[in-house]
Amino acid sequence: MSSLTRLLQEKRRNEAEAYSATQHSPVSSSSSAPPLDIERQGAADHSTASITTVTQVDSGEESTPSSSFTGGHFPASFLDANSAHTAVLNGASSGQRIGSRMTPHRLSISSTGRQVTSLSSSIPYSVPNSNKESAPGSGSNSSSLSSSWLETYGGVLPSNVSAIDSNVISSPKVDSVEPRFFISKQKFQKSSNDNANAAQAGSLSRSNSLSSQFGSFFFSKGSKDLPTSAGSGGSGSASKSGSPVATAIPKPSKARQSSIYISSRQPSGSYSETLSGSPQSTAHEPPPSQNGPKSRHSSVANLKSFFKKNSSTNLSVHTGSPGAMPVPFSSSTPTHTTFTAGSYGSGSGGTSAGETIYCSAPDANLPFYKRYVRTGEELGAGAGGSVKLVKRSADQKVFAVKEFRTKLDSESKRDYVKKITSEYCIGSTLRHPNIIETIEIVYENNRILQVMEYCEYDLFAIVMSNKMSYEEICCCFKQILCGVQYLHGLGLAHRDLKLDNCVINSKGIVKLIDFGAAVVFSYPLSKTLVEASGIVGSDPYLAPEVCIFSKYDPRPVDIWSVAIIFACMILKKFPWKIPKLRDNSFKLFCSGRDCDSLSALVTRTPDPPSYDKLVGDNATSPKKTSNNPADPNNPNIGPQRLYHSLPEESQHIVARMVDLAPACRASIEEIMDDPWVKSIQICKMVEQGLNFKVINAADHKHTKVDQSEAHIAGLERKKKKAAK
Ligand SMILES: Nc1ncnc2c1ncn2[C@@H]1O[C@H](COP(=O)(O)OP(=O)(O)OP(=O)(O)O)[C@@H](O)[C@H]1O
Repeated sequence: MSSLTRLLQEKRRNEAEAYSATQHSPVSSSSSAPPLDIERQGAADHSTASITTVTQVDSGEESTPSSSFTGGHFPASFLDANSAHTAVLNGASSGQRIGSRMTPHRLSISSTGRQVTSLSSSIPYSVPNSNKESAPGSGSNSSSLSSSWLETYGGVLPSNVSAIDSNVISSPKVDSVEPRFFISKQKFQKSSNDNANAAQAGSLSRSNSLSSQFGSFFFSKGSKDLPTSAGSGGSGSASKSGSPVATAIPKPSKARQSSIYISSRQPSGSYSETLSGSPQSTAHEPPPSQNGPKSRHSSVANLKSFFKKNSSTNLSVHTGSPGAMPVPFSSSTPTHTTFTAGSYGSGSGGTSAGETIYCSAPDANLPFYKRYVRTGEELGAGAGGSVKLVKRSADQKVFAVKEFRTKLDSESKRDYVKKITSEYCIGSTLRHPNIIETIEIVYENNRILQVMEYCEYDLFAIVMSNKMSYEEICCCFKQILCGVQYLHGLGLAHRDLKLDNCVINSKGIVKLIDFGAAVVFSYPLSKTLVEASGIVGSDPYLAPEVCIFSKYDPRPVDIWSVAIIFACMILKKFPWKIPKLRDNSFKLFCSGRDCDSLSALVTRTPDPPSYDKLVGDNATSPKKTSNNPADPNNPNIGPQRLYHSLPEESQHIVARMVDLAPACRASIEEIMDDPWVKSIQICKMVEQGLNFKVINAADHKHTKVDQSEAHIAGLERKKKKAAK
């Protein structure tokens, strides 16, 4: 670690002490704030007192109207502002009411084309150890990972990043958006692609992953028939190496070289994945001898071991090789390919032929359309594809089938395949009642289809029915937490948790869906945190650090999103549109904390143990660990702006879940240990022999809505009809 980093840490320690000292002295919001660039808000609807608020100067946009937390009323025209899957760029935000499906982001490159700093590198003890790696595929340069941002930038911050201790906050502007998952972002790719092509050689150096195997599988054989939106999109259209999706795709033990990537590979021994023009691209590149083994470990061996670990408990049976990774064989050009996973009693034993990877369905060698019949209308469509209802001919069982959208012209094959394999590998590997089960994945007639268990309702639709009881909300909240606990326990983070990505079956079991943005943050036998990168997720559910730092621990990001989901279920509103200071609601939430810099709030580290704590004095105020507001009685300013509108028993833990500082945010284990969370009765699936049985909680029943409005697509259809 360089002396500069040590200095920085020392400085932070001093700041922590100073901060701690201020907590013990009477707080005057006006005196605590530096005189310059501090906006005093005395608006009638905010506060009667003069409160220090955090300011932002980056945006010329108007502040969004403050959202009300008092009403909690159900908006009549909840889909009015619906802008589902519309790209939101340069910080423009979408609607604020829950009815407005919020915009997911996938981007990681700053306007200058430089990677901004890693959050964890700014926080000395937020990660398991100092050995931080960028998630494979994130495209970041490992040389930058263990250095602080000041170190990285030699004291000169990029224009879109504010200094940690600045009085004036400038949220990062991100002009260059990678449109991997968003059809509507296509237009933004054109210019960035040109730059990306130059960096492609570096960006594709980790092609020895399962995604490349699938890439080869999907593309190298029937490459004339690539499922592209406009035909082409050859290997030359690789995305930037700063690819935001850092999903670790499992690496088969006998990896076959992917022909489409071979030409792009770096010379052996080089593991750099740098973005052309990035500050790390050359200057900080350690010689291969230094970082090679580490990178190799992260990109290949760890991927292998990650899924190996899980295979013992989770992987379903590979044909002839229990627990082995599914390896796509590619002896001939397939027109029909099936990857089939076992299921909670949904599949039965059998063998497969041709390109089947592993199989539990007896008729998997038949074409998809002979085995399944489409029934009903579309369940939903998103950035990743459209989801339809099908019936399995063999037993009339209903499933949801996601047909992945075609590859965008502007999108690299690598990124496209990564998205699909990510969903497939995760979906087919994980086994938990609160995670959607993938039954099989089929490649047929240039379509990629993922067959999943079907859940009758979207949680979004149930929430919008406004019929949920408090106990029911708590049950859903805890079930989501159980799913997250399982994921985090495995070293995976979802990164796009939102109401839309939770479905619920008729028995009241909530399932997480859409693993297209998931990442591995920890590999078996390694204590190293693999940071995630990129602004990935949906605006109102995004944790603030995601918008500030290019690299971050993805676990607290999930925690933040679950807290927002809980708030949405209770309030029927989003607390804010986007966690940026130009959003007035978010700004008020950040305000009144004796600190005028969002960066400083986000990079705060846990307070050192105080004497009071050591002697077990419970009189120590919980304020110190939860972004203490200057005036805790003012419900409009500070963190209580959010949690005062929530049930009292939930306030403590929700406040910890929306701690602006990820290093201080409650972990999933801490949340599960919270007395209130522990006391929540949930509906659960328990194993009974080979099957699962649902045991419903006694204190509530789950809301059911008409199937015509049980899914987002149905709600949208209804809205359209009403508008006619
Ligand atoms: N297993 C399922 N059972 C029932 N409905 C489902 C299922 N999977 C998906 N859906 C419906 O389809 C919608 C879209 O699914 P999904 O989120 O996987 O697609 P996506 O294209 O990746 O969306 P996004 O834009 O959020 O990334 C969901 O919001 C839900 O309404």
